[in-house]
Amino acid sequence: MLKNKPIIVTPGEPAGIGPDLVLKLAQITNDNQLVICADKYMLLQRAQLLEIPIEIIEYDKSNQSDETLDYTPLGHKTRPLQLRVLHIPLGQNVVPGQLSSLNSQYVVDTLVRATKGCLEGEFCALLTAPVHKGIINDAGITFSGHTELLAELSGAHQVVMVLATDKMKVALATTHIPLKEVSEAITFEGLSQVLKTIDTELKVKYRIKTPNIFVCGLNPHAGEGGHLGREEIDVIIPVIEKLKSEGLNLVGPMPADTVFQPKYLESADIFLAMYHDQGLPVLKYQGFGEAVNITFGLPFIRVSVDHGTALDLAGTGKANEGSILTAYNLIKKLIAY
Ligand SMILES: NC(=O)C1=CN([C@@H]2O[C@H](COP(=O)(O)OP(=O)(O)OC[C@H]3O[C@@H](n4cnc5c(N)ncnc54)[C@H](O)[C@@H]3O)[C@@H](O)[C@H]2O)C=CC1
Ligand SMILES: NCC(=O)COP(=O)(O)O
Repeated sequence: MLKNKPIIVTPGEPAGIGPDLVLKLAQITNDNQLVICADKYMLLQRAQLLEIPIEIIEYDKSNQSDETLDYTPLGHKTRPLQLRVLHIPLGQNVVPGQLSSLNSQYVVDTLVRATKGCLEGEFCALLTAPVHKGIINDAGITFSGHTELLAELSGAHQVVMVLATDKMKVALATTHIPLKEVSEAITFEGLSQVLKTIDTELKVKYRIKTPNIFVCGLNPHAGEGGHLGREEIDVIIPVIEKLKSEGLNLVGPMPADTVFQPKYLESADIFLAMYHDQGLPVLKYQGFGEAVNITFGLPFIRVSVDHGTALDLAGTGKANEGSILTAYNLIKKLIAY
């Protein structure tokens, strides 16, 4: 059964807090369903820095029962934490907090390997820690984010980035593109697919019978009847009308400055923001550190943290593990369905 397969975890940027959080997650949950897709020596170094005694068990796809003990720290009286690791070699030794473009290909390699395993049924879900989009591009690799890479690798027709807390969910109509390109990216076909994907995934993943989706406008006051922009009249309203006629439960376009208020929060299952910084600041203000990032529309489960690489905290032990724990708990819930 797929739900009994390993959960593959990618620590992301090795100079960031991803490795710290993955180690904390393993320590807190002690869940042998977790397999970490990363450089084993980097994990050992970070564990030593954080004073978490670990023992690496090398993950072997072909013979999982014949796991070999790779390392046992000396001098520990209590049993060290056993960590199953799918080893992917780094490009260069890591100094926490210091990015190196020599490790960018490594970061992408971990994601490609983990995704391949999810697509082939080797793993039941993917839990990702943050990557640094800038340093990957600095290495000459075109990269917008996990969401876009995973969509490409899996051939998914339409994916949607959704950030969620226990109080609210915010989906994005566009993801990692410059603000000046947003208007052009909101098309009748694209927006229709985004809304259909959200509707389907809320039914499948969250068991909501008729999802109530609040759609933000793009312009101030949702365009003020066309006086502050025409995207609502030309695209957003026609899409909403068409999909409502097909049975979707949509409200909008709502002015984005007033839609995130308690009375709408009560009835909305999700808000669709037109761009990254229209919706995410609200959600992060409400629940930073307890939110997750879940990709709708992939052929497998992928959940991530709500924050970035926090280079300032890498290796210090001060990174808050709330979001990665929430992501882990959501995966456990989703695979149990
Ligand atoms: N899922 C992903 O892979 C994501 C990656 N990023 C990447 O992260 C990089 C840095 O982004 P920033 O905008 O600086 O955001 P950031 O989230 O890394 O940091 C913003 C602030 O929040 C703090 N912070 C973040 N996570 C924390 C945690 N777990 N515990 C305590 N404090 C925490 C940081 O110390 C910093 O003060 C960017 O290159 C971006 O591409 C950003 C968001 C998500
Ligand atoms: N702000 C969310 C974010 O940037 C995460 O993107 P992704 O790497 O999960 O696509």
